[in-house]
Formats: sequence, C-alpha cells, structure tokens
Amino acid sequence: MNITVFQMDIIPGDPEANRENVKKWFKHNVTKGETDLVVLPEMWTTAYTLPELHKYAEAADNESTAMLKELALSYGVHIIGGSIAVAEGKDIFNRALVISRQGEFVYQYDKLHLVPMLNEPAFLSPGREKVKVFELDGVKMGIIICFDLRFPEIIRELALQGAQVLFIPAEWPQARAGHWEVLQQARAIENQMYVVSCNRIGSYDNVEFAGRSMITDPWGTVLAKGSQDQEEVLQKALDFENVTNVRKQVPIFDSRVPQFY
Ligand SMILES: O=C(O)CCC(=O)C(=O)O
Repeated sequence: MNITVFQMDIIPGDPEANRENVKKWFKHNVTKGETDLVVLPEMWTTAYTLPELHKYAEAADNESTAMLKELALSYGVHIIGGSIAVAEGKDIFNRALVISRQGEFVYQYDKLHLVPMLNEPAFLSPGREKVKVFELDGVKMGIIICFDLRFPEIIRELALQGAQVLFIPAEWPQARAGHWEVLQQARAIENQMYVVSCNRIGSYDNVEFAGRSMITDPWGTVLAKGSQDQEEVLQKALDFENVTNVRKQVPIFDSRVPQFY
C-alpha cells in the first residue's frame, strides 16, 4: 500500500484557503494509480484557533468532507482526512475523517483526550464513542489524534482489535518534539504495527510546531521523517507481511497475561 503524507502549514481561521491549498497540493503530488492513501494533519482547515473555533466549525455534513470525497474519487485514493472542527448542538468536536477511494465515508473519530496544556476542554468536547478499527483494502487500521499518542491503552485496544497500521494527524509543538518521536517508535514497537503520522509545520499564537511527520515500521525503524519547518511529502510502501513477521518473531500478543493486570 503506497502511502503519501502531506506535512503542511495551516492558515489560521481560513478554511476556504486551506481547502484550496490541499486541492492544489493534490494536483501537484498525487497521481492516480501510484498513491493508495493520503494523510493530512490535525485541524487542517482552521489550525488551533480555539477561542474563535465556534466561527469556523462546520456542520456534520460539511464542505470539507464533501471536498475530500470528491478528491478521493477523482484521484482514486483513500484519504485519512486529518481532523476538522465539527459543531453538533453546543459541542465542537475535533473529528478525524476516513474516506475511501470510492469517495465514501468509512469512519470518523472524535478526539478522546483533550489537551490541558492548551486549555482544550474549555473549547472542545471529547469524543463519546469507544474506539474501533476500520478497514481499507482488507487491512484493519486505527486512528488517534495528537495528544492521544501519550495514552498507550487506546493504541493497544486498536492493536487488539487487529489494527496493522495506526494513523496520527497532529499539531504537535516543537517544545515537546523529543516526546513526539520517541513515543511513535515506542507505540510501533510495543504494538508491532506501522505508525504513520502527519504533523503540521509553521507556528500559531507563539507556538512553533514540530513537523517531523514520520512513517515507522512494526520493528520500530523510522522509514521516513519530515523536517521541522518545511512543507514536505513523505512517501513509502507499507508491506503488511512485515506486521505478521514481526509478530511471529517476537510474539508479544500470545505472551500477554491480561488476567493479571
Ligand atoms: O501532547 C503534547 O505534547 C501535544 C499535544 C497537542 O498539541 C495536541 O493534541 O494537539
């Protein structure tokens, strides 16, 4: 499965301009028949404009999702559509979207762990559903958003449901870039799965972002890594036999004794 990650900058509070950028980027970087799956970062339509998010949050059936469906269909690629702010009643959710290459909705995930350091709980509502794997081309996959990476239990749950790859749209800051890299490798090693992250670059409200989107294999080897501050495209072919092989070589799932912990 050929994966393409778009490590992008985000214009704060201008969904229309960000949608245009993503459309242009597809035109220049995605070739039908060559790429199977494209990954975008967290909150790519608005950036982290939390106090004003109520102005930009979209309805559940929204323009950004419609655009991703159109792109998926015309380029013949699955899209891990990063996340966008979605308003439902009084709630605003940080919602990740998965669209198939047929242009159909596959799965959505509302960020469960809200970031206290950013005062997120004052502006966003946490997800209310149990995490589930989704399937593309017969492969089970999981998705989490940014801060969720710090909670190994959510990722272990996805692995136990059969996920062979984990996607992480993010706006992870440069101040904690060391954690970002190590935690991804740790999650890949402990769950013996591919980990594919897409982090934004640039800065907003005096926060500089870490970039360094990564593709890590089930052995924990980093196959590709973006720079800190450039818009970049990461591309790698994922071979899911590697997941089976690593799980045979070091059979941690057979050695678990959950009745004792
Ligand atoms: O956990 C961190 O250090 C960063 C988390 C974050 O910025 C986010 O979830 O958007």
